[in-house]
Amino acid sequence: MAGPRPVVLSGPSGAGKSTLLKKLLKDYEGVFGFCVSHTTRNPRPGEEDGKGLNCLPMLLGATLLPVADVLSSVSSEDYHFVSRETMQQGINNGEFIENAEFSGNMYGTSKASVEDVQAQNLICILDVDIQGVKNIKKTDLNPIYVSIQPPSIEILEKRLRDRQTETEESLQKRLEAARLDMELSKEPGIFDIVIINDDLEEAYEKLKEVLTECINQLQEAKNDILFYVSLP
Ligand SMILES: Nc1nc2c(ncn2[C@@H]2O[C@H](COP(=O)(O)OP(=O)(O)O)[C@@H](O)[C@H]2O)c(=O)[nH]1
Ligand SMILES: Nc1ncnc2c1ncn2[C@@H]1O[C@H](COP(=O)(O)OP(=O)(O)O)[C@@H](O)[C@H]1O
Repeated sequence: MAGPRPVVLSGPSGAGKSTLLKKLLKDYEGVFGFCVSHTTRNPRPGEEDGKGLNCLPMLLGATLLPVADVLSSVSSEDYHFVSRETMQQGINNGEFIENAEFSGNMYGTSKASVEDVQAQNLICILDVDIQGVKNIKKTDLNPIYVSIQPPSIEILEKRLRDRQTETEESLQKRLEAARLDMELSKEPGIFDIVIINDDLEEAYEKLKEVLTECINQLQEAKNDILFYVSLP
């Protein structure tokens, strides 16, 4: 696929991926773009359903909102929340790069979601579980693979409980998946880098360090374009 090299963030549920990602997207607006996945799980309070840039003309037409308002409304999408039937249909139609079952729900990365980000010449960031990592390795996406890990399973459990988003059943499923994820992340060759998210600021600094080269490359490419565009 065309565009700058994507970044895959993976790691146990509750490790801090979304927290780090949101910081990165805020600090590097115009550099990174989030790939909005599909899921069959229910939205949490405050989560935004992905309207997707594919719907932009429709949104503009239907609401007659100024373009800036529409763009800001699509910038904080969490997921495309869909039914199992819709998701399965999309998978059957070959619309997904990868998909997986996690904690009783389906999740997947659509080709359109990646292309939406890449078409804006942004570095596409994907947040996927370990099955997603394995499946993406079979594609031609060629991303940088970053694993975000908690300092320990006990701390992970505390963070998940404090987040207050899970039922006891879903929490136990997440902890079970986390044990496997924590083991697999130690295997050489799966991830380019494993970051332990103990102190949030330190973890964020490490993440930025890993991504420095691709951030600089993208910014240089954008500066070149600006230079040529501004030539008389
Ligand atoms: N394979 C795959 N995993 C995904 C996708 N989107 C999210 N996930 C993973 O699904 C798991 C559960 O995500 P979520 O329900 O948002 O819970 P949270 O990670 O605890 O906030 C996490 O490990 C995510 O990385 C996707 O498109 N594909
Ligand atoms: N370094 C950290 N120290 C303490 N709490 C953290 C840290 N990183 C994240 N958290 C908190 O842990 C919880 C899980 O983080 P989150 O970003 O939702 O994880 P994930 O997206 O990997 O599921 C959130 O409530 C978040 O505020």
